Amino acid sequence: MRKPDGKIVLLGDMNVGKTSLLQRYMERRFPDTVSTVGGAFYLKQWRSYNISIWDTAGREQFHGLGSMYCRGAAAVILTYDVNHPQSLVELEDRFLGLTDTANTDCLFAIVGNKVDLVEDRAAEAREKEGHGPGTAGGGGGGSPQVPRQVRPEDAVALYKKILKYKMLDEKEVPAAEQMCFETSAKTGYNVDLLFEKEVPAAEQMCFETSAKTGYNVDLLFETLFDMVVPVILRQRAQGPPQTVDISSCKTPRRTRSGCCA
Ligand SMILES: Nc1nc2c(ncn2[C@@H]2O[C@H](COP(=O)(O)OP(=O)(O)OP(=O)(O)O)[C@@H](O)[C@H]2O)c(=O)[nH]1
Ligand SMILES: [Mg+2]
Repeated sequence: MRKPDGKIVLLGDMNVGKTSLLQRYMERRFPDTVSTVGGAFYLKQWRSYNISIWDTAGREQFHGLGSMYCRGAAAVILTYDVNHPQSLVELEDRFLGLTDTANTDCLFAIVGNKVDLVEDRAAEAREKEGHGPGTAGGGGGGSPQVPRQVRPEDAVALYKKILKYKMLDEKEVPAAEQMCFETSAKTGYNVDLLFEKEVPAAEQMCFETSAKTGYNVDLLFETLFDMVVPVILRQRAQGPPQTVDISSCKTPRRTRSGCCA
C-alpha cells in the first residue's frame, strides 16, 4: 500500500458524530455507530494524492492517544455537537492541546454537527429544497427539532482563539524567517509555498454539518482536501515526513482558561 501523502484527523468529544461524518462521506450512508475505541482510518485519493483520514475516540479513557494520532497531521477537524454547548467548550479545554504534535502549518476546521436537529437550520434546508416553511419532513429527516444551542459565531470565536494559540493571527507580524523564501522558477522549488501561504478566513473554516442528512459533509471534506494539497507540497519541500513514535507521546496538560498549556 502506498504511504499516505498527508493526514487529516477528526477530534472531538464522544457522541458528537465524528464516525458518522466520516462514514457519511466515505460510504455515503448513515449507519448505526458504536462508540469508537482507539482510532481508525480511511484512505482517500484526492487528485494524485493519498490522504489518510483518522477517526479518533472521544471518550476520556482514550484521551492520551489523541496526540499520537495528530502527529504530523496536515489538518485537524475539531468537531462539536451544535446542540451541546459543552462539546464546543471541550474542544478548547481538552482537544486543542492534542494538536501540538501536528504539522507546524496544520490547518484547522471547526465543525458543528447534528444541525438537522436545530429548528432554524431545518427550516432553511426546507426552503432550499423548494418546500414552504412549515412543511413536514424537511432537513431534520423526521428528527425532533430543538432551539439552537450554539451560534456559528461561537465557533468562529474559537477558531480565532486557535489562530492566536498557534501564532497565526492575521494581525500578528509574521516572523522574518516566515517571509524570506528561496525559490527556483525552473524546478518549482518553494514557488507554491511563496504564493499559497495564507491564513484562511475564520468563517471559511467553520462548518455546520449533518452526518444524518449529508448537509455540508462533502463541502467540509473536499474544501479541506483542496487546502491540504499545498500543505503536503510544503511538507515535501521542507524534508521527510514525520513518523509516529508512540513512546515519545505525552498527554498535554489541560487548562480551563485560555486554550492549552
Ligand atoms: N440527528 C443526528 N444524529 C447524529 C448525527 N451524527 C451522528 N449522530 C448520532 O450521534 C450518535 C453518536 O455518533 P458517532 O458518530 O458514533 O459519534 P462519535 O463522535 O464518533 O463518538 P465517539 O466514537 O464515542 O467519540 C449516534 O447515535 C449517531 O447516529 C447527525 O448529524 N444528526
Ligand atoms: Mg466514533
